[in-house]
Amino acid sequence: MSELVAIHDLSVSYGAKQAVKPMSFQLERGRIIGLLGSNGAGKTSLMQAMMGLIPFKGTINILGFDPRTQREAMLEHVCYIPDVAILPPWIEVQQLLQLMCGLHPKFNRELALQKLARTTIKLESKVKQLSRGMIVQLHLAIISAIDAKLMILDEPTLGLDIPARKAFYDMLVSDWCNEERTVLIATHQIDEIENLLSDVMMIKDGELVLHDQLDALEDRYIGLRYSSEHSAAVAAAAQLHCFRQMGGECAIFAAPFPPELEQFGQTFRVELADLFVALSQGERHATV
Ligand SMILES: Nc1ncnc2c1ncn2[C@@H]1O[C@H](COP(=O)(O)OP(=O)(O)OP(=O)(O)O)[C@@H](O)[C@H]1O
Repeated sequence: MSELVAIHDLSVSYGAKQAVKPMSFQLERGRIIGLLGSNGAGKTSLMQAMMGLIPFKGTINILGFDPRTQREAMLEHVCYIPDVAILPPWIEVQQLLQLMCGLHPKFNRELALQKLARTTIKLESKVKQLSRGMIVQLHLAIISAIDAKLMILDEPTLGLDIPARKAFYDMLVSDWCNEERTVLIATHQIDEIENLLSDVMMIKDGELVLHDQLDALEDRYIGLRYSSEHSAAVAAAAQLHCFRQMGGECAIFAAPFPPELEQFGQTFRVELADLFVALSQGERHATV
């Protein structure tokens, strides 16, 4: 089996609310996947189901393990971090390392110590005595010392400032990711992670509306920048989304691009953030 994760007909409900609607997908090894979706779209529910933390329907197979019945064995290869920006403020760094030894069977304390030795963090310091940047370094030292095959991060940089967020992702890619390991990151900060991602998944109201390699999006979606006198002609075509930008009005189309519209403006490569707005607002939802 080349894929790391195989999900078939997965759904999650809380009473009458179906938070994850039936979806099937696979994740390959060596990928960095962004999981995008508006508030309440179902990202956390999907991740928690994958970790076997909440009841679900359908099947989930992670490295050959079923999270419902083989959770403990699965967790030797999988690491789930709901919010790395929150560590108990009272805990000392050395106590945290000790705690990690008990929490994750593949945590390598020596490796974490080596990573920490490259920073100014002292083992006897409490988390509350560290700056935000240092806390990020501590997180990364811990994460990179976990020899897992799949890392699931839910809003990992919430509460961090921009340089700390950038440092987190730079270190994640250089210290942890390799061609055997896959990381799934749920975030709202699309612009900041777009350049790291190999794949993107988007969830809207519990539905998987997009799952593709980032490179493939360029061929699948096309933007058109046009002047307002052509608004009616563009609106009549089946665009996903219209918006205003400096220099004119824009529309996003799913390929193939209607050739008759080429005369009205200039086509452009669609940014992930614009595509996110287009897909999360629904088909042909004009905002101009
Ligand atoms: N324990 C729960 N009980 C009832 N409903 C829940 C529960 N957890 C989540 N939900 C509902 O399920 C839906 C999906 O929530 P979920 O937390 O998975 O979304 P999310 O995409 O992670 O959102 P956010 O980006 O705001 O964290 C929401 O409508 C939410 O209100």
